Amino acid sequence: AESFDEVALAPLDVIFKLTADYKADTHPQKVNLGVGAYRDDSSKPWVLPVIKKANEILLKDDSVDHEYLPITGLPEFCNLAGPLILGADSPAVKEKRVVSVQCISGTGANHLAALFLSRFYKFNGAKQAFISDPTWVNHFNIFRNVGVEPLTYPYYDPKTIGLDFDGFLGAVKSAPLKSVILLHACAHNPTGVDPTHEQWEAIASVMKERSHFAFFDCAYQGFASGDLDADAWAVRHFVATGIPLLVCQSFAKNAGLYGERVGALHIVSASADAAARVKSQLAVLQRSEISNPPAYGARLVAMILGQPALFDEWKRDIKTMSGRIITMRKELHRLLTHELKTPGNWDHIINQIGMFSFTGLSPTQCKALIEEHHIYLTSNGRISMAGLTSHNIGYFAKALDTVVR
Ligand SMILES: Cc1ncc(COP(=O)(O)O)c(CN[C@](O)(C(=O)O)[C@@H](O)C(=O)O)c1O
Repeated sequence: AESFDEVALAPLDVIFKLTADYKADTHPQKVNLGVGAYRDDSSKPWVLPVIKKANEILLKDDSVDHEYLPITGLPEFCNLAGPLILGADSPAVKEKRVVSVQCISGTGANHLAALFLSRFYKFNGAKQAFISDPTWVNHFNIFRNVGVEPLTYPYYDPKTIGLDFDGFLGAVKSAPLKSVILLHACAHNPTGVDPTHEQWEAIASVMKERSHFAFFDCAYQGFASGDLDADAWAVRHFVATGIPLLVCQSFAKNAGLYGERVGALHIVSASADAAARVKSQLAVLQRSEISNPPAYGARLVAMILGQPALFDEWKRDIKTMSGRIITMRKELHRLLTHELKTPGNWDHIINQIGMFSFTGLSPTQCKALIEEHHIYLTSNGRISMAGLTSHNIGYFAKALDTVVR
């Protein structure tokens, strides 16, 4: 038989299918609450003013060429991206125990991290990693692709539409010693529910006790609270507690560089010597897959991180985005609670943080929103708050009220 004629038809990716369905929909009031991508109040993608400025500077700089980057990426980008999440005064950074590799955005960092662990982590038995239930849909394939079995730990309590802290902590306690545990650094996707500092401290002490490895995924630094340092609190607490860890970092959302694929992987090692050996092995893996990462986006981020005036402007732009999302949360909560008097409690809409809200809607109700109201969201009830604007939020609230009644 001809080669490949036995290849099975793969299922379409949920998030990308939703975007395609939305684009194909001709309904004048269609609303896209699917992909976690920021939109301004006119439902348009937002090129951050600071990125526009950095881009103009870059295009005028004729010392910029199109040569290969080093395998592990643009050095000034890597040297600035690490302290951004780990802290400018991070002991791990100062002691040169951090290995930073530029990756193909957050997905590339997750992949390279999972691949590295599958090759070099001393699993205590089975090659497995614990990821939250629910989590970013792509986490399952990322780990399976490298031969690490993704198991889930309880994270969400449908009764409170909040954190199932007891379930989460219990799973961390009962996981085999030295388990790899994936943690969302801030703005949990899809629930928008993050542990409190006290809860993070309890999780960290159990993870320390059981010698677990923390696999942090950070795709929304700055989006949760509007403050870069506040959103890095959990990562920095775990480093300070001496828990072995890595951080996957994405600049897709907080710098609006989605399609430029700007990200990094930071692995904290026990010593500078170990870090050098870890870096050498990451370079071998990266070389065989992408050889070296794309330069354009990394140059932009290196500029906004490295030049104080641009860094300050970037922080203002982040506050603009997180501020608009918080305004949408408050307005949606007001409409449902005070205007429409929609049955049920909607406080989670304002208690949750970051890009997403976990509405608590059932798959059937989600289906009705799509088919009858042309409002696109994932069947787990997640909505991207950035898809809401002052022009469509009334229509959405009314539609939600209709499907809930
Ligand atoms: C927790 C998490 N980690 C990593 C990524 C990867 O992001 P990137 O590779 O673009 O840097 C996302 C993006 N997730 C989505 O916002 C989402 O869940 O809608 C969307 O971009 C996606 O790829 O699914 C994410 O939510």
